[in-house]
Amino acid sequence: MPRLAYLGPEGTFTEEALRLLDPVAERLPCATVSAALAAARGGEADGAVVPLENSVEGAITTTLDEFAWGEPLLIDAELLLPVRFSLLARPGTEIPHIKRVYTHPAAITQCRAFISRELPDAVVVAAPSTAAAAQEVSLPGSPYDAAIAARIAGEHYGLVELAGDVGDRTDTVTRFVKVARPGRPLPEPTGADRTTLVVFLADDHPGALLEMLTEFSVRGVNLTRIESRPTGDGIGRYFFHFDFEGHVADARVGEAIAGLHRICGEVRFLGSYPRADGVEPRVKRGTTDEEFAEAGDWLARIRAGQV
Ligand SMILES: O=C(O)C(=O)C[C@]1(C(=O)O)C=C[C@@H](O)C=C1
Repeated sequence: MPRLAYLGPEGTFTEEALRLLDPVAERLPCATVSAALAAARGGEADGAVVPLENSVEGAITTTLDEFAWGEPLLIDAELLLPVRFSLLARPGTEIPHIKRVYTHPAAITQCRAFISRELPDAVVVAAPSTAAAAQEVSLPGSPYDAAIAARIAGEHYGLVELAGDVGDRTDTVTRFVKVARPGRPLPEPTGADRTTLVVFLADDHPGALLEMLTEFSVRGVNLTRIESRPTGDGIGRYFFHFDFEGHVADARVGEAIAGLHRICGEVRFLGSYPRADGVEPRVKRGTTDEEFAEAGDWLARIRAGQV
């Protein structure tokens, strides 16, 4: 049975994602995303489940940065989880008496309208996770009056739901990924796959980003996410995160990645894995595996003088 680290404690959205990704795994709750990834890197766990992006808030930057630095990890699965937030408090608490709210920063952003409408005078404090907030609020003598977390976290920590669906939108989705140390075979191509890369530039020059994008464009590879993140080496120094359709076993994807490897400083491959939404790529004319193979054969023939 694999042991998977995750952002805990019990009752986080990440735990829900882990249970859906691997219902039989042993679960190792960690205090932060970084700690969960360190457990996977160090061998304390066989892998980890972490949030990567949210449909309202965008990228989870801690995860992006962790994937770019330190010991490499490979994504082998992803999951899209609808996230619904509740306002939770100790029994007997009433909304007008709430002065201090505790929750994860992602939840603060996603519940902004509710907080300013219903809790205009409350101080909202950032917690390590939504479930950590619920756990803290459940303690007698807690300095917080309420938490914003998943309803299930409230049930787990004995809180009552004062308001449900307090997110600004009811269709918010967080994308989670499962990662493991490299060394195992990649997931087989399914025809509806995604690949993730981190790319560092060799040097800063006009058109550097365009050159990278061209490697994808000319091979008909459709990007699904692009993000720039600071390298930390000074203002204006960035590296790039890419998600795109297809599997590294696909000729067009392999050729695009090899092209980036030729022109960039460093390309870190973060995995090819089945897409959670099952969407298959629209393959442009001239970019199927057969067409790449046929073009390779043709080139070999002309190189052999068989014109
Ligand atoms: O705090 C949690 O419950 C988490 O699993 C973290 C997290 C996040 O980092 O985005 C996951 C989903 C929600 O978007 C809010 C918080």
